[in-house]
Amino acid sequence: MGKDAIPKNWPPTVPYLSQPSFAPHITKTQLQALRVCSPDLTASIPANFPRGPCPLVRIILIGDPSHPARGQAGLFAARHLEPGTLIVPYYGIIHSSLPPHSLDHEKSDYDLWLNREVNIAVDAEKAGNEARFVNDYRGVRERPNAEFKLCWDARSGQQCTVAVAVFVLPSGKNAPTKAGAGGIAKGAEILVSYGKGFWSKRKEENEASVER
Ligand SMILES: C[S@@+](CC[C@H](N)C(=O)[O-])C[C@H]1O[C@@H](n2cnc3c(N)ncnc32)[C@H](O)[C@@H]1O
Repeated sequence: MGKDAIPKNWPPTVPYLSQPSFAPHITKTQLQALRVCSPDLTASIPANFPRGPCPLVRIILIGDPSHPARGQAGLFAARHLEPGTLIVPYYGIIHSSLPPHSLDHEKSDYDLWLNREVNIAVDAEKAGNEARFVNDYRGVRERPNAEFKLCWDARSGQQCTVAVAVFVLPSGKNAPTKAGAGGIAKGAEILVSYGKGFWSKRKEENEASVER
């Protein structure tokens, strides 16, 4: 698929990105910080990794009544994904996450930290790619089967965030069937942990809206 193609089930109102986009307020210092390949980046996107729709995943609308995100979409494996597979980079708008810009930017559900030292996050709410559809594992399966990792993107020479398949222990219907099998089975939903902080903040917001 060419880099201008759009994945199936992509929402028509959200621009699809095949690389990160930068908010105009990003400073030179922040851009320079992103161009440092620091030793704590434990994954990397190789120079030949294709841009555009990712053949490893499918965006699927969730109809299962027992799924806590029913009626929304999720990201599913289009083929078996071995543990350690770099699944899909997380693209969105790279922005300053703390003051002075936080005044005009509410942190959204699609916001991931990119570099805490210089307060940069990537937000896929208004524009992004398939990775914005990764749901949290809570209420779906026992544990996550993927994680977001900071990485080095050799194509652009800057830091990026990627979804990576993690080793999955046997559990439920996605249990590996063969010795040595693991990763994410074809057709299974790709699920990460958003962290307890995400859900406690969500609970507080819900309680506040009930009190109003
Ligand atoms: C980054 S989006 C994930 C994609 C989202 N399902 C969609 O269709 O746009 C995060 C939102 O997905 C929903 N979500 C993700 N994981 C969930 C879970 N385990 N239980 C309930 N809702 C979930 C919540 O509404 C959350 O605010």
